[in-house]
Amino acid sequence: MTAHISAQPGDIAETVLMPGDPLRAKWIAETYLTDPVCYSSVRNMYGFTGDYRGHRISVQGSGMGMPSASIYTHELLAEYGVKTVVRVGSAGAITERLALRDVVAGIGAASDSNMNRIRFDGIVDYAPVADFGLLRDAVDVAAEQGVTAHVGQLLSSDVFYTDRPDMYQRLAGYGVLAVEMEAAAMYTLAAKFGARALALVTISDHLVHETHLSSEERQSSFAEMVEIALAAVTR
Ligand SMILES: O=P(O)(O)O[C@H]1O[C@H](CO)[C@@H](O)[C@H]1O
Ligand SMILES: O=c1cc[nH]c(=O)[nH]1
Repeated sequence: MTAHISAQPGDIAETVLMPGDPLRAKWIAETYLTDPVCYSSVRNMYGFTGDYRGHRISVQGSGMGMPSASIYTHELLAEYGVKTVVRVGSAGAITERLALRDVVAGIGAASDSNMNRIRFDGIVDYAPVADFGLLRDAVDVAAEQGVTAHVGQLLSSDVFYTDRPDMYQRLAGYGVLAVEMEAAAMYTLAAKFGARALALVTISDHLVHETHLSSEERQSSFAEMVEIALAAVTR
């Protein structure tokens, strides 16, 4: 047991899908896993382990933002022997190149967070990146499923309601596709612990068009992204 996860050693699979929303974790476990077992509900941040087509898979909510996601990612990697984490999140599109419900695979994650500035003493701007093999598998299985996985940079932000929409425009001009709140921390921790990480996100908000999905859709409708994640980690 850790401070935030009540699982016993061995309860969690080596591969973990990580949505921010714990109720999305429950939906994924109940929709895709055979015989899912809830190994932790500490703080209602659900974690489940079950079987997906002969592979043992866990799904763990990360909460919103890098401090919360870092706690769960750290405990999974440092204490439970997890080797692969795949974020299955929602995100806001900052470019006309994307539409609502598009799936984006984050090749890297820029950030406005201070976490890595603290980690590297403000001397180095660390570049958090996805695991290349996992990214390639996700893009390939998406194509096999008839879905385009857009590959590009994410912005992992500490802010959901921004006062600086002009910064989104500037970042879009430098190839950043969408804003979310966890990928940079997960990529950094995976590198620290020698694990593999990938952030897949579904566009739930189009910040250029000002269109949005409902909270129910964010919780229980991201089938394309989840199926890409499951196929990639079981390939
Ligand atoms: O839908 P999830 O996975 O939580 O991801 C996005 O949604 C939350 C904000 O609504 C943040 O956690 C952001 O990264
Ligand atoms: O961080 C996020 C996540 C979803 N939608 C947004 O606009 N921002």
